[in-house]
Amino acid sequence: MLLIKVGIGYDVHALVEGRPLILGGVEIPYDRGLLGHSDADVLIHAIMDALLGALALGDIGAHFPDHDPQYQGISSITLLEHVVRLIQEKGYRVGNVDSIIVAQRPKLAPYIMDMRMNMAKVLRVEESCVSVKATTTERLGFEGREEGISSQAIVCLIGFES
Ligand SMILES: Nc1ccn([C@@H]2O[C@H](COP(=O)(O)O)[C@@H](O)[C@H]2O)c(=O)n1
Ligand SMILES: C[C@@]1(CO)OP(=O)(O)OP(=O)(O)OC[C@H]1O
Repeated sequence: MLLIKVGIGYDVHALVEGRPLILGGVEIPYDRGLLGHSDADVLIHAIMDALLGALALGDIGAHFPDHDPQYQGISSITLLEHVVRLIQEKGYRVGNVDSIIVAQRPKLAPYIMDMRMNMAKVLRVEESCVSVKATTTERLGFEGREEGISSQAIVCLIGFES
């Protein structure tokens, strides 16, 4: 029997000086970056929460506690590899991912393809199965004031049960 599961994810990180801006595993030239225990890749965090949520496996904080020194400064691509392994162990593979980054600045369009390629490799799917979009909030709210960046993701997992 073919099984379909869906999950959603949402994350926010504050924009601060003195940190690199990493989104979808791509380092984006900018005068500020996201604050976090890991590399604070808010896009990958939303996607990981969606993947875990689809199988009711909790959230990233439960799997990678933000007080555990082993995750300090860790690349979120490494964390995503772990989550994908977990999903495969449960008998599922990724069908597709759709996501959005909410950022007033910088302009992200030039980096979207690289983000999709990075994540598709780890998710073990074609790039056409990984969508990343960007929007401003027309200067409204915390993203609009450039205090932080948020991201939302939805995923579909495909599993087989005999
Ligand atoms: N940080 C961002 C935000 C948006 N974009 C691109 O610009 C388009 C227009 O954005 P609106 O918020 O005015 O709708 C959007 O569709 C994205 O393609 C971007 O590259 N980087
Ligand atoms: C990713 C983890 C890893 O310790 O830390 P942060 O980079 O602070 O990110 P957050 O979105 O707060 O999720 C918690 C943690 O799992």
